[in-house]
Amino acid sequence: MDIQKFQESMYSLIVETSTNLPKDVRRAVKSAKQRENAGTRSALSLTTITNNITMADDNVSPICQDTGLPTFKIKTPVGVNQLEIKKAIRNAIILATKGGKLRPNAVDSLSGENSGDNLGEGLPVIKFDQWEKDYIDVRLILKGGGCENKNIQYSLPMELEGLGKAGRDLDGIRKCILHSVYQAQGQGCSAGFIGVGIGGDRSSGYDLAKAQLFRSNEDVNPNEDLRQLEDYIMKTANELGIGTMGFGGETTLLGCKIGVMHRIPASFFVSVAYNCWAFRRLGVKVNPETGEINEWLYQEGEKIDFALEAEKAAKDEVAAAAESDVEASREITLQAPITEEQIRELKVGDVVHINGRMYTGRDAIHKHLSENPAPIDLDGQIIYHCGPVMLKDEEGKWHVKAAGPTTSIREEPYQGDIMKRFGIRAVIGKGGMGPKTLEALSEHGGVYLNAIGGAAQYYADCIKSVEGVNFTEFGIPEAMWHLNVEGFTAVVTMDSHGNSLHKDVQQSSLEKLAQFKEPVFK
Ligand SMILES: O=C(O)C[C@H](O)C(=O)O
Ligand code: SF4
Repeated sequence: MDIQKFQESMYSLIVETSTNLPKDVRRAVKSAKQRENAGTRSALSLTTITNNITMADDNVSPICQDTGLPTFKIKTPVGVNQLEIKKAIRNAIILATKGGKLRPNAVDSLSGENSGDNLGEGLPVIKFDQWEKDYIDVRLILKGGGCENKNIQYSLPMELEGLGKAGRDLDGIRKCILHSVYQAQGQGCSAGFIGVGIGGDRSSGYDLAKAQLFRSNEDVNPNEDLRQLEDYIMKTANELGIGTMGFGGETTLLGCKIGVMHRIPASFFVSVAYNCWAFRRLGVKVNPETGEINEWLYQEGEKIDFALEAEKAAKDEVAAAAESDVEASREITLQAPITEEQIRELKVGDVVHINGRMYTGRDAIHKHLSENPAPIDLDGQIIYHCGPVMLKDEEGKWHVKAAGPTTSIREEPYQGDIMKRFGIRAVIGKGGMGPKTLEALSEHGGVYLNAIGGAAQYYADCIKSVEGVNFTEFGIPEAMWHLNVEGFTAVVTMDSHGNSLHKDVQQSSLEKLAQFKEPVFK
């Protein structure tokens, strides 16, 4: 095989997967948008999402800054050298990382050191199979960490919150899957896609669940029971009212694919792999002699161009919003340093536009600040839970290539204390935070702002300059970047008066979940 050509093919596959959302996923996002009422938070969030998809197309830049854990599934004809393929993929990964198409995401689990090139022990994941066909089939999924953290595995029989007993039968499986969507709330950047694996053991069950994510979102399950279950879950999960980013709304789930395998008598696992709306998976058929791509997979049907859609919809949306009974949100502009008085003015539902300075800080920084002084004065400042994709130019200046929010709940143990200790007035992230932070927001005068998860191009565009950085030793995503922004828009979802949209949506979705307690499948 021409291995240089094969490496180029793998590079194209990586770049396309990271920057260009597949057709079936675009169609699912479009239909979600059509279901939401104009003017609601969910509809506005979906507009940001579809604008972001277009920007990623235009900039050939990552749709989401978290380019995930690259997982390749490869089928080769007998006789193809798999070692050569592995090497070519690793080289392509290095190049894609250098070019800002992938974020350096490989972290030493013990030392915390980022390898900087996406290679590491066990990374990227490359799984091989042989087959009788005469071409190489390579599929790639870039699944981010926020949605990966919302995967869940059930061991039947068990008792489920809201749904009661789940037994070792189709109806017990039904309950597990519904519960999996409920427990994800908005934290995996809903609306999501789920792959479900029934049976196996703990590891093969999850493998089966993830394999479902390689099915086209529009295929029909050949197993009649599972076909019915998939349809039921799609309909019912969308009645939970979790909505885009967990803001409430009509669409919570964009796809559900279920697979089954045998199990051993004592075990009955239902494993669910949750994927965010930024569902980046593609595939190619490669000629084993030339190394060239013969065909791209997942290319059936219409490709939605959201730029055209936006033009068509703009007028209708304005008219519909004017007519709709949805109350327009208050819009407020903030610039740090922010006073306690300004913060106490803010209420859940307000839309905030930020100009001026913000500082990124995620997992490593929160732990560090909980034990050490801050490297800069954070009094009145804004912390952005974000691990961006950054590139340095020849003059040594940093540029932001992608910069959406990360899941905030991981900082729950630290956030309140850090805000109080350093005088931080606002944190921006996604998915919301818990009771400890909510209490600290009241006590101290702070606010939680929810940005749209995955909208990494949209937010990168709001960042006008990078003014400094601390803690580069934590790696690019974990460093504290000093950003100057203009028109950075987010929604107040937790305020200083004890209100939390996340708490409310969790409560109301649990009540809705409980309505599906009665058996459906015999
Ligand atoms: O690591 C990130 O940037 C985001 C992550 O995918 C998340 O959803 O929290
Ligand atoms: S930030 Fe959201 S969209 Fe991006 S990888 Fe994480 S879960 Fe997916």
